[in-house]
Amino acid sequence: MSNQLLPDESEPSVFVPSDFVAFRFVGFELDEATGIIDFEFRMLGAGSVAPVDFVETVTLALPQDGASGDWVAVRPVLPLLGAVIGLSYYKAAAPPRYELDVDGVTASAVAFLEDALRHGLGEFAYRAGLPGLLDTEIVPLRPLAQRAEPHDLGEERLRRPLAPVGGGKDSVVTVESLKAAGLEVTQFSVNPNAIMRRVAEAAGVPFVEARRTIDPLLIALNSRGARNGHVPVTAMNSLIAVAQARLLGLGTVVMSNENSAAEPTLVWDGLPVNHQWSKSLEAEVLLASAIEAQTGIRGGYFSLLRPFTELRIARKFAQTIGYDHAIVSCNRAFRISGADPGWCGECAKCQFVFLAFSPFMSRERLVGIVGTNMFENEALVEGFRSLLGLDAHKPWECVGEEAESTVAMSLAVRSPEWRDTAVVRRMLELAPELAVGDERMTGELFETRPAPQVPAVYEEARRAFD
Ligand SMILES: CC(=O)N[C@H]1[C@@H](OP(=O)(O)OP(=O)(O)OC[C@H]2O[C@@H](n3ccc(=O)[nH]c3=O)[C@H](O)[C@@H]2O)O[C@H](CO)[C@@H](O)[C@@H]1O[C@H](C)C(=O)N[C@@H](C)C(=O)N[C@@H](CCC(=O)O)C(=O)O
Ligand SMILES: Nc1ncnc2c1ncn2[C@@H]1O[C@H](COP(=O)(O)OP(=O)(O)OP(=O)(O)O)[C@@H](O)[C@H]1O
Repeated sequence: MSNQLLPDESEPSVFVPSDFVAFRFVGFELDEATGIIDFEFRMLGAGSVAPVDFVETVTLALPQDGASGDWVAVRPVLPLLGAVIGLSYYKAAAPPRYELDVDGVTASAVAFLEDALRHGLGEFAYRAGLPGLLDTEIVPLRPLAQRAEPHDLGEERLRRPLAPVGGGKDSVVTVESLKAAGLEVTQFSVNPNAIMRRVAEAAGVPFVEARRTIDPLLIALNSRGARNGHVPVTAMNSLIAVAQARLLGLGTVVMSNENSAAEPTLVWDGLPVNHQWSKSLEAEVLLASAIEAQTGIRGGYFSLLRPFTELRIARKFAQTIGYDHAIVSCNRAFRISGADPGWCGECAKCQFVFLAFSPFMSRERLVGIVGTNMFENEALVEGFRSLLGLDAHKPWECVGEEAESTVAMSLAVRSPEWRDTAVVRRMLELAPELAVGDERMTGELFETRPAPQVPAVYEEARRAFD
């Protein structure tokens, strides 16, 4: 164990979640000269149990020309950003109260936090067996702020979007569509690794990097009894992107969240539980509304890929040139430790992306991207079964709709490129109806689905899609 992980005397050597009665977002400190923002949180114990304090640091990129950046525009984003990144620390004990002890929080921000907790931590609650978490009370300790006066970004800023880059296929498609519409795109990542930098370089447009540092105490407490599980990380990255765009005087934050992200992983006592909740349309609408209430900016946040399924995005990616060597969609490659640098070729996300690309790529190209022919690995049959919904529920991963996997597998079954592979042959044995295909279902997956209206310049970028 490194010295860094040795417990400090003020840190609990054992962490007992039931000892804690409330979690509090205590405040934030901002250093405009360095771009560093410290968000402070406190877990409050019952009776004589000592509180546990956490600090998460977010470092925004300063303007390259030496100017100080528009911190006045950033400030209203920070109470909402802090409340949402606080969920990582809240989950350590998941107490029944989440208190907000900061100024500048609007009712819309509280509403977003309520949903981010109930749905964004839904997977965590389900897997930890904590139905009570879903009734956690959000308690603002200070008077709520008025909504900011609404205003548009203006044509000039709309033409200078900030596009977050995740290292996979989706954000590539967004960046290429924005470029095709003649927009001046700036790419952006939080804690970029070598993959994200490589993808950004392949795009050939500017790239801005922000950092977030999880309090090492949280990681240490994970092995001392703290609860752990999935968090709505896209909402966190989205709000860091909004703060970054405001600081640099850029326009809309244009995400790459697909329509398919809305499909729940399962239903728990009537409540949909979705691993990808913070990528869903519901989350986008609520977050855009909270951002507008905090900052006044209309149209400051949306997803360009909202009308499209994963299959349609995969087809679009297949039309790009120059990214095959760069992208990695496997989530294991994005651990904070950075231990896994490429496609693992075995997890549910790799399986889904391999399947989604297979109708649109030659065997040589797809194996070149992923590094292995996953359809020849019989150990993966069970995984493909669950993607198609032939199991209890689809995996806890960022995978497309069961209908998309079914259509892609049905196309593979009928394709000379893939039909002779071990997995595809076995899938046909398990589900003989795959040999027929469902034209209506296939057609529907390539249709443009309803999505919130976006400014005309972005409608043009969406049209660049086909
Ligand atoms: C890379 C990954 O999938 N991580 C998930 C994994 O965490 P793991 O322990 O294997 O490694 P780290 O990611 O390095 O995290 C170390 C610990 O840090 C804590 N933590 C991390 C980030 C954060 O925002 N809050 C945190 O509290 C946590 O205690 C970690 O154990 O398993 C975790 C538990 O289930 C997941 O929470 C980790 O997921 C990351 C937050 C993550 O970045 N995941 C994305 C790749 C992801 O799932 N993206 C989804 C979007 C889902 C959404 O609704 O936003 C997607 O691509 O669709
Ligand atoms: N580290 C990050 N910093 C900023 N934005 C991110 C980061 N990771 C993911 N995102 C953004 O979050 C959204 C969801 O990420 P997701 O992983 O689905 O996309 P992707 O990496 O582009 O594609 P793929 O689905 O192939 O992995 C995208 O808009 C993506 O750009």
